[in-house]
Amino acid sequence: MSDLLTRRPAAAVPFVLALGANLGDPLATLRAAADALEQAPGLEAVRVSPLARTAPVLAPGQAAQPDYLNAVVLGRTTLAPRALLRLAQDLERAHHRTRAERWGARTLDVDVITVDDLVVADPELTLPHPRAHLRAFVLAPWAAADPGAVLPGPDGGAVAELAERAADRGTIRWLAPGWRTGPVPDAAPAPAEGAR
Ligand SMILES: Nc1ncnc2c1ncn2[C@@H]1O[C@H](COP(=O)(O)OP(=O)(O)OP(=O)(O)O)[C@@H](O)[C@H]1O
Ligand SMILES: Nc1nc2c(c(=O)[nH]1)N=C(CO)CN2
Repeated sequence: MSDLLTRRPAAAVPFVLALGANLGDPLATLRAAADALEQAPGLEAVRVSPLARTAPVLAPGQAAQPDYLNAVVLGRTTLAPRALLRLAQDLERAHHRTRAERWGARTLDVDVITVDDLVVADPELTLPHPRAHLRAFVLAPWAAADPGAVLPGPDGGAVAELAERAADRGTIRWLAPGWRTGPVPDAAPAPAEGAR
C-alpha cells in the first residue's frame, strides 16, 4: 500500500465521504451515520449536505432496486486515509451492510470520495473515488453543500459542472436541506421501478 495512504497528516486536511442507502429505513440510517461521523475521533468541522433522493444507477442487466437516499459529509481529518476508510467500513458494518452483489441494494454505503488533493490508485483505496466524477448522486449533493468544490485528479474539475454533465443527473428526484431533524416527505424507500 502506498505510503500516502498510511501516513497521518501533520495538520487536519479536507475530506469528503459519500453516503447511500436503499434498504431498511434509509432516512434513519443516514441520520445515524451523519451523527456518528460528527462525533468520530479524528474528524473535525463536519458538515452534511442536503439529502438527495435518487433513482438507482444499476449495472447492465441488474434487477430493479428501490430508490436511494444519498448525502455527502465534508470536513477535515487528522486520520490517515486508510484509517478513514476503516471508519467508513466500520460504520457500514454497524448498519449490517452485506456485499452479496456488486452494486447490490444496501442498508448503508460509505465511500471515501477525496482526502485532501491526494491522487492514488490502490485497489484497497483509490483517491479520488474512481467513479465519483461520473455520479450525480455524489456530485449534486456535494455541490449543494459546497458550490465552489473542485474534484482533484485527471478526471476532476468543478463539482457543480461535473454534476451537470453526469449521465444520471436526471435521476436526482429532489434535494432536501434540513433533513437531519425536520420532516422529509417522501423519504420512505420506494418500490423498485417496474414494481410500481
Ligand atoms: N475511494 C474508495 N472508497 C471506498 N472503497 C474503496 C475506495 N477505493 C477502493 N475501495 C475498495 O472498494 C471495495 C468495494 O467497495 P464497495 O463494496 O463499497 O463498492 P460498491 O459501493 O459496491 O461500488 P462502488 O465502488 O462503485 O461505489 C472496498 O473493499 C474498498 O477497499
Ligand atoms: N442512486 C444511486 N445509485 C447507486 C448508488 C447510490 O448510492 N445511489 N451506489 C451504487 C454503488 O455504490 C450503485 N448505484
